[in-house]
Amino acid sequence: MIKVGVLGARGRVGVEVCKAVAAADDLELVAEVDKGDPLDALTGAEVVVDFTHPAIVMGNLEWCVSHGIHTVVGTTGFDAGRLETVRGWLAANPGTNSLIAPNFGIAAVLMMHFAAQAAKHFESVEIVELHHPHKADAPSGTARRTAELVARARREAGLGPSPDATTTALDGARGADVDGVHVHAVRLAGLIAHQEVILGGEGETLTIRHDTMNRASFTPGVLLGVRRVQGLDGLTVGLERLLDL
Ligand SMILES: NC(=O)C1=CN([C@@H]2O[C@H](COP(=O)(O)OP(=O)(O)OC[C@H]3O[C@@H](n4cnc5c(N)ncnc54)[C@H](OP(=O)(O)O)[C@@H]3O)[C@@H](O)[C@H]2O)C=CC1
Ligand SMILES: O=C(O)C1=N[C@H](C(=O)O)C[C@H](O)C1
Repeated sequence: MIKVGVLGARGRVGVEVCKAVAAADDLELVAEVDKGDPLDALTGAEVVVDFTHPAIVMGNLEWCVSHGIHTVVGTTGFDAGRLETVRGWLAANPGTNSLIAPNFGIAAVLMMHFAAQAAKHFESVEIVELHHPHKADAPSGTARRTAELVARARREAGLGPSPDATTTALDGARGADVDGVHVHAVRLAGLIAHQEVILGGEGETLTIRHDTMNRASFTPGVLLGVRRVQGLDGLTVGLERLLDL
């Protein structure tokens, strides 16, 4: 049995993670921690899952790593600087590992993978992500990661920037520039989490779309991470490393 603690346990995703952990025969839910609860409640956990908020996840991670607890992190807001900081904490606590993934949905991971594969074949690419209006960060962690993977694939293929003759625009009209890829963020009641990667070339376009229908969809990926994190080495970014992609 792996002893699992959940941070953000009363949140939209945390509730689903708690249910999935409690239902798994090989996992034991030993702590459900949310805002206002002491982190000490996590002391008995071997693995902690974090779905909280970009503003507080770093403090949670530092506490877990310094207590030798492996972490599976879905909370977004990680840039290169934050990842480097986490690497430093893990290096100071050998044998403690962390899996940080902007999306634990298997289909979402495949969407990112297919987008990176397609990127080298098209002159143009832009990303549109669409989420519920309670989301704190824009663009989404998934969109940022997709843009980075697409940009790397384009660089490796020797492609330059996507063509764009815009010389005058309202602020934000062309979206955010992530590694040279334009990313547009929609926030709309009724949505959960969705993304389109639109690729264009001579006379044709390809749209790769992913839709999240409910938040239980994240739990198979989270449980995979919980089961595998102890066997990883330091920091792993992205669930794709566990999916043989
Ligand atoms: N990687 C992935 O697959 C996915 C990632 N996410 C990301 O996960 C994060 C959480 O998303 P979501 O569940 O929708 O958000 P919610 O706001 O529904 O849940 C976050 C929970 O964390 C609680 N919280 C706030 N501060 C603390 C604290 N200091 N200690 C413990 N708990 C705290 C919140 O309490 P309160 O509401 O009182 O502030 C809330 O209950 C976001 O960054 C989101 O982008 C979401 C879906 C999938
Ligand atoms: O906040 C959300 O809801 C989600 N956040 C993650 C992100 O920022 O990519 C994953 C998914 O899109 C849902």
